[in-house]
Amino acid sequence: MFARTYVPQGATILTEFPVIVVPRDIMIKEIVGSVAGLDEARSQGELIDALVSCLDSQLKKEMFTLKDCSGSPNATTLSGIFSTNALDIELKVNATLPKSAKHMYKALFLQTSRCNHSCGPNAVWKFDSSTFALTLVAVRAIRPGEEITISYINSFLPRHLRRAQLQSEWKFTCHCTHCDIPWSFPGAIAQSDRARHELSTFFKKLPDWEQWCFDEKNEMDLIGMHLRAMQLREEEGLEGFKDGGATGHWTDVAYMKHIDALVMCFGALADVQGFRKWVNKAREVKLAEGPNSVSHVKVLDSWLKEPKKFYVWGWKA
Ligand SMILES: C[S@@+](CC[C@H](N)C(=O)[O-])C[C@H]1O[C@@H](n2cnc3c(N)ncnc32)[C@H](O)[C@@H]1O
Repeated sequence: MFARTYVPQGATILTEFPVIVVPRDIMIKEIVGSVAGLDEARSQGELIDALVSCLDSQLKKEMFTLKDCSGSPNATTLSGIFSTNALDIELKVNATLPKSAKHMYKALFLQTSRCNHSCGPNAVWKFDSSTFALTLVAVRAIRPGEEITISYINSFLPRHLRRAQLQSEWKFTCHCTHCDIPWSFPGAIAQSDRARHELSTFFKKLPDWEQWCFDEKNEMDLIGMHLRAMQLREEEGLEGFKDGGATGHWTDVAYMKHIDALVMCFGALADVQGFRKWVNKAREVKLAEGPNSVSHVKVLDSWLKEPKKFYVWGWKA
């Protein structure tokens, strides 16, 4: 999938509904079934066939144009298409399913299935079970003509483990810009692996904001820690992730948490210039998010106008 126009950071790229949703437990049974030669594999295939037969012919046609990496290229099957492209979603249902399987489903989305993987993706997806819709959001600005990518895996893993997982589950060798690091730069892979590990535990190791605020000896460089982590995130393309690899709603992801923390720090220091810089950054991203962020943007505007009204203004000045 490629961008036709400029997409600002934080903007919604698309919203779509799933065409097929299946309890994930059935997918697990398929794997067990095919190993043990049991009937589950067939029943999973039959279930997908039955569900697809309910789709209208246009949707069926579109589904058949999706990639199947499960077997040989000449043997595309509906269950192969499903397992290659379906995403894990969570639904809060009151079914009498085993506890482990209760909320987890596999869902097929026709447009998002077109996104290739990158270990530093420029988009993240989020499924909202209350609206039953997936939204794909740009985690950094995307230029016209640029490929729109998502991550299929935990991108905080070191390169060799990421590549092994992509090879085993999707049968491809990843050639994203973060994997194809030029060999002319010795140590580049180890450096990237270290950066990813550091980012995966950043918030767990971070001192409390209050601790920093009331640290009279000024020994903690909280601002420096956030700025360094932001830079590492940008270098590694990990703006769209929470700690530990999970993607989440764009407003929960670490990049936004860094911006919020910098607003808090510069506000507490009563540093008008730094405060305005980071409030403006937060405002830019919030504006790109669209109409749902109007009330948040209004709050940011009020702080820009009167920084002294910010709730922790000058606490560390
Ligand atoms: C969900 S599909 C993605 C869309 C697919 N490229 C298409 O044209 O419909 C997953 C498949 O795309 C290819 N693919 C995705 N990301 C890739 C990457 N980073 N490097 C190489 N191939 C990739 C692999 O063949 C993989 O099995």
